[in-house]
Amino acid sequence: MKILIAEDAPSDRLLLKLHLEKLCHDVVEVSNGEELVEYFKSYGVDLDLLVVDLNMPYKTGVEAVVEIRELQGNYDASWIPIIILSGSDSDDDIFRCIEAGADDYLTKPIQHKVLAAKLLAMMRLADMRKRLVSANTSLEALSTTDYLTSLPNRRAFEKDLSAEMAKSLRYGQSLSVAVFDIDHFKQINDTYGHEGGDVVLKEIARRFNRFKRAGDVFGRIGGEEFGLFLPYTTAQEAFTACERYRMLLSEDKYSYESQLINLTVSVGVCAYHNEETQLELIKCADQALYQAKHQGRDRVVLNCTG
Ligand SMILES: Nc1nc2c(ncn2[C@@H]2O[C@H](COP(=O)(O)OP(=O)(O)OP(=O)(O)O)[C@@H](O)[C@H]2O)c(=O)[nH]1
Repeated sequence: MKILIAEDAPSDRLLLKLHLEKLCHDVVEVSNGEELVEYFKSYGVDLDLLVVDLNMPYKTGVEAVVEIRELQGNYDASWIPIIILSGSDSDDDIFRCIEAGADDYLTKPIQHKVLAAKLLAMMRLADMRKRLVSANTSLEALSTTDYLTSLPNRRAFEKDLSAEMAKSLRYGQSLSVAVFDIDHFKQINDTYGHEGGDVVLKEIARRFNRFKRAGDVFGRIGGEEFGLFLPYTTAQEAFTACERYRMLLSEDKYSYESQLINLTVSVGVCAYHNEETQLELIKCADQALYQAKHQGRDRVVLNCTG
């Protein structure tokens, strides 16, 4: 482990350092509470454990621990265990330190065997914490990603669009939204089976992602429906971009089980006018999509009334 010792007494610090190095740990040292917090701010992510003296100049161990725990936040991946060292074995001191955010308390003079045992426990704690954070990150990714296409799912798409609408409102930048619907998808399912339909959905998502302009965000918002928002893009520019997506899809036929499938999409586009709700904005693009289907499919329609 990489361990930071915060101890103002040079002899205690040296003894502790030698002992930890004997146990094959990497040791860095600071000599007061202020330095401890500063070191943690700059290099905290590289550390595995803090061993902190209770009584130190500038900031006590407790004050430093409180600051460090505040910096980390509750679910921050940079969380690491903290052991407090003190000459006092008063119940009040022990309680105060643990309450402040320390995980263990050792009285001086330090019994080396006891310290080694505590280090083992702290390693276990840090390891469990890391695994929990990593599991949470995976769960978060799963809950925002469409399992079939790996695009953002409807929930994530709407969340990201909300943030983009807020930015557009605040900075007066243009923003447009489009809804893409695959044409005659039922026929594809009927011909190639549901599995074949799934493969086609994946292929379309892959192509959209490949053609995608930086900043544009695609999401799968329904069975065979994709949403797209285009930041910094006016209605006319969004129309042109969607026309490009449409053509790139239809011009390159897709081969599935040695048969060429003609893939086309109908698209409805609408610009955000900084007054409508997200529901109204998507409805505006949906109305244009309806017209695109009505006019014969494989086309982009811009809703100018939105
Ligand atoms: N394979 C597959 N099919 C899906 C999925 N989600 C929805 N569908 C199918 O998509 C088809 C959509 O059919 P319709 O709404 O009739 O539309 P369409 O055949 O594309 O016709 P138009 O939109 O009018 O061009 C339905 O048959 C759904 O079962 C999916 O995840 N996988």
